[in-house]
Amino acid sequence: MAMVIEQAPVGLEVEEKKISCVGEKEMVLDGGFFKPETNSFGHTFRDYDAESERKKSVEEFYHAQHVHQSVEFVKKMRSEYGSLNRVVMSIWESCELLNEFVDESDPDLDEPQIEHLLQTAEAIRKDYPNEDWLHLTGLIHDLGKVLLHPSFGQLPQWAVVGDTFPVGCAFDESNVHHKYFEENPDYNNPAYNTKFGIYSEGCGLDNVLMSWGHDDYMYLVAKENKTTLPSAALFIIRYHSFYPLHKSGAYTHLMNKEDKENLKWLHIFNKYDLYSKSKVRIDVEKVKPYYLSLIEKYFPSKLKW
Ligand SMILES: O[C@H]1[C@H](O)[C@@H](O)[C@H](O)[C@@H](O)[C@H]1O
Ligand SMILES: [Fe+2]
Ligand SMILES: [Fe+2]
Repeated sequence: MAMVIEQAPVGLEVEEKKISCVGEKEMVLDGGFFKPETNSFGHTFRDYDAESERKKSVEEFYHAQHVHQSVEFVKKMRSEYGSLNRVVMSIWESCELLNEFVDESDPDLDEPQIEHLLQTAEAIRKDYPNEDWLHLTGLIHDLGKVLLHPSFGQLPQWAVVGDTFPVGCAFDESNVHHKYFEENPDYNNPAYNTKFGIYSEGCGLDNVLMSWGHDDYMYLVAKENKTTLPSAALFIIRYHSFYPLHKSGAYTHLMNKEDKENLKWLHIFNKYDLYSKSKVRIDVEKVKPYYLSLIEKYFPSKLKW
């Protein structure tokens, strides 16, 4: 099914993309969504070099992240957190837990995280009213940031947020602040510093160790608690911070066929994740009943975290 996109107002960008969706129908995506030109600070989005009040702290964040995220660290975290034996709580409770945190890696946002979750979900809902799974994906995609909370071991920001990348193979140049990888213990390890490293062509992202953070953690939580969300939703949650792949097209040699299908949805999702960041507050109480009904549809009432 093709849809005609009405003429866009001058100066605004409309992308027209035809892709098949989970129910196998075809539709034109992204019509009607207008990208704002600048973030709340008046800069273009994801500009890590722009002089702004957040530039220095964001760069320091990436320095620490690139130094510490190694194969050994990732393996340790995956096994420690994979047992999900820390907390039992509902999805909504975890949204509330995020209230107090501001993401130090983010040059575009200094609002508490719950605002960002609702802004993302509501922006998707406006453009894709029938894809309720994608609304819920918007709401939960960053919930893994609960790792910052004391009841989750209060991990440092570099172990929770920021863009992600594979470990165990060479760090691609498209990673932001790439130079700091030189201080990573894997940087000079010949087993890990070639294009493929420990992986092989088309091995599938599921077999790739990603830097540890909120993406992989929330993926584990959703999967182990047996969500009924479609695989595209799990893929979005797991790789939404993998900008080197979905923005720069790096590391595609590690993808398999299913990854390529799911990537189409991630491209759509990313626009809402990134460009809905603003100072416009959402009335939480007003939208809460809708999201509670989606949570009930796709998740058990209490989850293991
Ligand atoms: O600063 C942001 C933020 O931490 C997001 O939650 C993450 O998904 C992005 O990839 C990252 O760059
Ligand atoms: Fe995120
Ligand atoms: Fe996000």
